[in-house]
Amino acid sequence: MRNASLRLAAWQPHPGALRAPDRMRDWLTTEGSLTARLMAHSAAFRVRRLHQQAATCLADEARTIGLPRRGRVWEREVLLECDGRPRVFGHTVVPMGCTASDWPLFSALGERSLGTTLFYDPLVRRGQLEYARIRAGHPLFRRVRAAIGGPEDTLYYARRCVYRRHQGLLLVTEVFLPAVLDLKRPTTQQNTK
Ligand SMILES: C=C(O[C@@H]1C=C(C(=O)O)C=C[C@H]1O)C(=O)O
Repeated sequence: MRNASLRLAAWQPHPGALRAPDRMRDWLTTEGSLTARLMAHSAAFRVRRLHQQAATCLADEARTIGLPRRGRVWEREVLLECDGRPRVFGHTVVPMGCTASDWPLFSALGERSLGTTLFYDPLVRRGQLEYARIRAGHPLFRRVRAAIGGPEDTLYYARRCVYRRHQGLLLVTEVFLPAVLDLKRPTTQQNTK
């Protein structure tokens, strides 16, 4: 392989390390539920589930979720769409050792947003956000392109976060698509995030 390191993103604890344009940084640093913010920016919000299935975790997420390289996970991938256009690609993994009682609603989510269960469940603890640029060569880059097309010579800004509940954990990665920058601020919150 020409450059195996491209398969690994350099996850950073601070968004400034990405040197993202200001408006993208504003999205990357969204506090609370991203679903709630996207809903506030659109007349019609939809979670389009691409798949939810058994899979192998990505090389740069194994350690973060306490699995060996090529550990087995349940994987869910979605597009978060506002007014008919995908704005965020969501990739979530749950180690296979986690039980249904750790994440009772996960397997039955369908096209409901994971955010609606994570942010309203008092037992869920949220970890530190990490940020990275996702470039060609990274598996998520290929999956985004398979889902929405887009040029090969681009990069995406992403963030990820571990959520814990009982003994279980899940890792949510959100890849922000350029179309997120086309969203208009909600009229009721002109001067807020
Ligand atoms: C974590 C959240 O949930 C969103 C919902 C997702 C899903 O349903 O799979 C994936 C990524 C998230 O952006 C959120 O709203 O903040």
